[in-house]
Amino acid sequence: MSKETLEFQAETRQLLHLMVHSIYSNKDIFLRELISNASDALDKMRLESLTNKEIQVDTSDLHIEVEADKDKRTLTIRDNGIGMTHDEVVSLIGTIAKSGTAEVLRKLREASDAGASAELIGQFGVGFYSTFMVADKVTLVTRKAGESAGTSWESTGEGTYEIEALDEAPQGTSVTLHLKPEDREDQLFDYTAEWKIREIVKRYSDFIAWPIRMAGEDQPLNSMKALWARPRGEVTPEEYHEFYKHLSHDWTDPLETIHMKGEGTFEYEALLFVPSHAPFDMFTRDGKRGVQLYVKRVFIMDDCEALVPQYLRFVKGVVDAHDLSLNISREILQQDRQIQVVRRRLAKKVLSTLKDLKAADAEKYGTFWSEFGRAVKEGLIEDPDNREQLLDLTLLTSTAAESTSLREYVERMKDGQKDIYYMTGESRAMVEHSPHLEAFLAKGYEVLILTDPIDEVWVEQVAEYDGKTLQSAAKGKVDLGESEPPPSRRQTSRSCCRGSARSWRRTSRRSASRPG
Ligand SMILES: Nc1ncnc2c1ncn2[C@@H]1O[C@H](COP(=O)(O)OP(=O)(O)OP(=O)(O)O)[C@@H](O)[C@H]1O
Repeated sequence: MSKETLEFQAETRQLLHLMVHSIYSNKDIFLRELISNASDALDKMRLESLTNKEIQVDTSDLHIEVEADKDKRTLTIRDNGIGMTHDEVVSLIGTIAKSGTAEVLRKLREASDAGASAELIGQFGVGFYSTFMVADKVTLVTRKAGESAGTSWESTGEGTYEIEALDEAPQGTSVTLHLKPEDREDQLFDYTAEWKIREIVKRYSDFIAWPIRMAGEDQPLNSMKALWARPRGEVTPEEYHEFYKHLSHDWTDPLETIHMKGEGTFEYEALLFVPSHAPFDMFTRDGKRGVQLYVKRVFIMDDCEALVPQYLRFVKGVVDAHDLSLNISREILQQDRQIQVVRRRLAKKVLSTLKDLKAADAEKYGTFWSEFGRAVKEGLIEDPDNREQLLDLTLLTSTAAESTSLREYVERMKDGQKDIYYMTGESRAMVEHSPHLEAFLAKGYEVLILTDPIDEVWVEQVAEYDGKTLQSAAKGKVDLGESEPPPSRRQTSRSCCRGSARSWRRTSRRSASRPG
């Protein structure tokens, strides 16, 4: 096959433009992204060699190599991992498969200053493309394990890339950055300096499980210690944060870190993170869910759904289970009783951590709730075992408070008030204009205002809190010591609620039916 020039997908082009014109001040992170990709490729290589007896690959020295050429001003990151086929290079490197890309781009266009755009791009995480912050040309050469031909890919990040089949190439992937000339004089951006490379690797990639070496040197730059296997007291917050970023491709620190160990018949270590913002695809069908599964330090799979309930899909992390087969399939994991026990324990631990956060730092908890509250409400429906805990985590608005917990509502209840009153609707304004509300306000009762489509569904299932019935202010017989509002008005308010419940059910059905 001869050399072909292909165009980047439109969305990729726009993101690349942002990278080339570097809006992100911390350029060093490009190296973290490349090392992260190389490390994933080595994980996949090891798993393949352990589970596929056909494959003939020397895996005795899986590693990452960094080579700097001061004169040519290039930096190369090499791995002997799984590599990519020609088609994989086109689909993985030429396109951004992330759902929510269009949304990020729209927000980026609206963002008024560079700081806001940098923040957004950091949340989105652009992996490989971050190389264009420091390079004006990037060359990638790769050969997939088990294949004889290789592929080279080259681009200046300006709209097109060249791709070419190679008769020969070393197995694995190398990425060469042709560093921007304008950074030549700036020591801060001298990515050909060994001290600089050492510093970045130490800071961002120390825990990578594979040796990262400077070309021609034997001694790895990183300590290679799996973070989750180290005693909690020995790991610094910075180390946890860098590990989270490696894992999630998020550029911002996590909100909470949970490091735990399960002992007894089924041993495991878990290192989980609650991110500080919701992923863009949290409510879409192809949104990812689950944590990484390792078996005694060997990476087995990404997005292991069996380990976290659907409503906690925003939790990121690693679970290293000691007694599982390396060949374990997703289907078997779903049914495994031990895994179900681990999943329950992890869910409980996440919920108790959130409870502690709520008690300790209302502001931080408020951030959590505004990002993930909608997902947590799904738990009220999905996870009856933890319902009490989940109800205590729930924040709602009411006629008396912008944000209130059910506990606080109960504490404010008037003498003689037996039930918790709520009203659902499409918006606060709609609920406030409801004639039903007037009677409650006139009596001095506080009414919860529920405007999330999902609220319609959970209030019906939950039925009570702290022994008090959740009672709709618009439905049924509420004894306020006077006659009920006329039926025609009641009708109006009900129909406004039904639409929203239907729309939530539609979305949730869609996400539940996502393939494999
Ligand atoms: N060194 C490598 N070896 C093998 N495959 C690679 C390598 N680098 C990248 N890839 C493939 O290209 C894909 C895209 O990489 P990129 O860094 O853009 O995104 P990502 O690693 O999936 O991160 P994100 O979650 O931010 O999208 C990777 O998921 C991987 O499949």
